[in-house]
Amino acid sequence: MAESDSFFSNKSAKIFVAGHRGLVGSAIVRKLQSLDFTNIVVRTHADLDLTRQSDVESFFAAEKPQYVVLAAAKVGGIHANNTYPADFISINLQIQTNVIDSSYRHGVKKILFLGSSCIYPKFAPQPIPENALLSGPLEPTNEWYAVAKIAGIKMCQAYRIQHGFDAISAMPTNLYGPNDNFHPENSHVLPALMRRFHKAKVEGAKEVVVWGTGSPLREFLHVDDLADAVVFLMGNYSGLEHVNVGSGKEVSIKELAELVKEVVGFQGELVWDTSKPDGTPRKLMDSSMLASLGWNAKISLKHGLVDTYKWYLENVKQ
Ligand SMILES: NC(=O)C1=CN([C@@H]2O[C@H](COP(=O)(O)OP(=O)(O)OC[C@H]3O[C@@H](n4cnc5c(N)ncnc54)[C@H](OP(=O)(O)O)[C@@H]3O)[C@@H](O)[C@H]2O)C=CC1
Ligand SMILES: C[C@H]1O[C@H](OP(=O)(O)OP(=O)(O)OC[C@H]2O[C@@H](n3cnc4c(=O)[nH]c(N)nc43)[C@H](O)[C@@H]2O)[C@@H](O)[C@@H](O)C1=O
Repeated sequence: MAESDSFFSNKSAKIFVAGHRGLVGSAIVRKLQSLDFTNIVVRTHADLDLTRQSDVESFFAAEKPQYVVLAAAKVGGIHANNTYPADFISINLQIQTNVIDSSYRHGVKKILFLGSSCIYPKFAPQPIPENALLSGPLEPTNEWYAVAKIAGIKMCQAYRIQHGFDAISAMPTNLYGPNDNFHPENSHVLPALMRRFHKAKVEGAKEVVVWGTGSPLREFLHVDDLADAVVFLMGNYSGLEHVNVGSGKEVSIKELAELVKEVVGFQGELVWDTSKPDGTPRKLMDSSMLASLGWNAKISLKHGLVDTYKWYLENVKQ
């Protein structure tokens, strides 16, 4: 635990947050800044393409970060995952292989790799414990992304076993919050519905189309809670096992749609497009391992939705 303790004790340690303009990376930077960390290193995608192995090597050789949080990835909702399988498997394998390997080679003290709850089998036991990994077939709409993320977990474990490298993995449930991707097709359900309900309200539309049957169950976590958990793990966990990060609360997509509708203030009807895939029927994580370490989520879905809609109105071009 001594090395982990030093994460919080040295606020001038150099920390590379990869993917700092995304939903997760931006929240992690905000969290680190709020804790007075002063030496956060970032690069935009345009400045450093993490799929380019020699560029990543040169960056680590020049910057020599002491800690790395890997929040850069090819990310998207059910439609994007299903439509661009080659991108989701190849870009993610490249980014994580380059960053994890360069971190080890250039003396990084600790790295945290971010996976996702989609690593688990489609019909995993609920709530899903960490040891459900590789116990059954994956959900077909996101198996390419899941295989890349599983390889990331295994790479962290392999480097810890062979080299004693302090590489840990966190598996968040479905996230939302400021700096989310609000693309109409490629985003996740929550930002997609927020945008669609808002547009319908502004245009006075009578109906909003929602994908699938509405019956799938999902667990949502505000990204500020996730960032808090990531920083907590950097300071308090150095184990082989990946760690689930969830809120412990699940809602059906129908309940979520009703809640987003209420927060946005749309008055019309919901229409279900059942030609669109439902994906995994249920995906509730068992986050008791993280709870036993001393961390729990704090932000309720209702509060988080109100906060995110406020951010959307102030920051996203309507
Ligand atoms: N969003 C969610 O619901 C969940 C996310 N996660 C995990 O959290 C992590 C972050 O996701 P999230 O913040 O949502 O994703 P975002 O798409 O919001 O952010 C990803 C970031 O990675 C950057 N990036 C992508 N490709 C490259 C590249 N080749 N080189 C350099 N930078 C690159 C992007 O930059 P640019 O936009 O310029 O390409 C962007 O800043 C991922 O590992 C994801 O699997 C896990 C569970 C749920
Ligand atoms: C985080 C996680 O995210 C993805 O998995 P997912 O949980 O299925 O995520 P999703 O947010 O896209 O959908 C959730 C549910 O919602 C329904 N749904 C309704 N209406 C819209 C809609 O308008 N857009 C979207 N995207 N979904 C909609 C949709 O049909 C589905 O039933 C994976 O990429 C996976 O790789 C991953 O890690």
